[in-house]
Amino acid sequence: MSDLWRRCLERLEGELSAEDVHTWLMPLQPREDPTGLFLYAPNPYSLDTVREQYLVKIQSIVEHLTGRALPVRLEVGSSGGRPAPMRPASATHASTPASPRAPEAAPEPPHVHNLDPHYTFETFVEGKSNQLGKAAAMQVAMNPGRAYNPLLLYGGTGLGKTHLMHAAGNLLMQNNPGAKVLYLRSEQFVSGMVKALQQKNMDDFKRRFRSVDALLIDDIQFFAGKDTTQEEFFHTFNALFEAKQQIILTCDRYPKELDKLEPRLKSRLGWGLSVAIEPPDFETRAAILLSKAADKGMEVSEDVAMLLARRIRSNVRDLEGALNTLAARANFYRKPITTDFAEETLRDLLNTHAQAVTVPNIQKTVADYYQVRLSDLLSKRRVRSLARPRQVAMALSKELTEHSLPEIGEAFGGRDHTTVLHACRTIRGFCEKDVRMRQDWEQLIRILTG
Ligand SMILES: Nc1ncnc2c1ncn2[C@@H]1O[C@H](COP(=O)(O)OP(=O)(O)OP(=O)(O)O)[C@@H](O)[C@H]1O
Repeated sequence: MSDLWRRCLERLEGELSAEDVHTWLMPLQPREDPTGLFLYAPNPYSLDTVREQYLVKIQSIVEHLTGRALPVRLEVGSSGGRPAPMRPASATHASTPASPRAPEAAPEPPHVHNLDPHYTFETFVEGKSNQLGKAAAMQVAMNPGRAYNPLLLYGGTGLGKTHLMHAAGNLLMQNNPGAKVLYLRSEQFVSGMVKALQQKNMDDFKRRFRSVDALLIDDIQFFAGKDTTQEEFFHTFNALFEAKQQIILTCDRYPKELDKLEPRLKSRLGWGLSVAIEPPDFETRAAILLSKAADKGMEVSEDVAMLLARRIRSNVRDLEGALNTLAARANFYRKPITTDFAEETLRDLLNTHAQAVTVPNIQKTVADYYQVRLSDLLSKRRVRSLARPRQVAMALSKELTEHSLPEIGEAFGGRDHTTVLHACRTIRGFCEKDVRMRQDWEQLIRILTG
């Protein structure tokens, strides 16, 4: 170690807590030459922290020790080509060492992150419906604990929330190979806690979750109504948040709308950024299909992709399921995947999707959802309590069926096509600025296509 840095560390030990020195300063690798003292941080996160919190102090100690203004430079990397660990094993929560140079603790068992390496940003197809979510997840991966904390992705099933969450975890680890990232489904958190309570080793449980650099929990709607879990998660959340460790969560709806979730937890969830992941539009569905097909080494033409994208609107998981079926059958019969082959092979599936989404079905579903009479929805009455559901039903008919504007107008008591167009624009505008409206819209799409 550079002698200058060793002496500098001794001074810092006298001025800072041993934990700070151990966590942030010991992992820096020094290199000294006549032009300055270079300190290599193991990752950008660590570099930012050192720059923000300790650089001024380090600089002044170096000046004091050398008697001149020797520049201190921070960079990510390592002085001898050996990557430094992100931080010493469990430094944040391990008992504080008496001296930073105390003998190393026994090695911890290898950390299991549970990330799926296939779920990356490269394999995620971006569209209007998920643009914001993807950008936020990338930001978080590049800037953990700092960009948005927590990041919460919410929306219907099979729309790519889990994929984005893994992609963020994978990128975070790619940038910080020593980072402790932990992904798990909320059920695993609950069952882990039940086991820990049974076996009376809650301390281990707490340590496991509070010692990570990034905690990713999928489908937190599962916490609803589970009071002890919520209590424990609340404290885990606080510990991670205070230590600026990243939290990423997913939920099947806007969490403020979750019943049986403690208000203080709901409020915490709103501290960072919540982003809705919406069902993909036609073009994105087709692009996802082509991308998945390419990943699987399948030859699928644009025509086939468009056929499936047009007929299967529910979610990406269903699209993928259809593609897998096609692949298996084509392989079995040794046939190329043409549109005829796809129509034939997926006839039942496509019919099921088509049947669910007819204009009368939409009208009835919307009437039930808003608790208005179907006859009122189709009537000429213009009171607001009817006009808005009617516009929603028209917009859904445009979104989910192949009918033209005049045909939809006709189905709504002989209205003009411009009325339908106006309804579509109005509802789209509402969805962009009104959370409640967006949730209604997504919920209805889920009911109709689920
Ligand atoms: N935009 C996308 N690009 C590529 N693949 C996608 C996209 N959106 C979803 N998928 C794929 O669809 C499948 C389902 O996605 P995922 O499991 O992430 O959904 P989810 O929103 O987490 O659903 P759930 O709430 O049911 O857990 C995955 O295989 C995922 O890779």
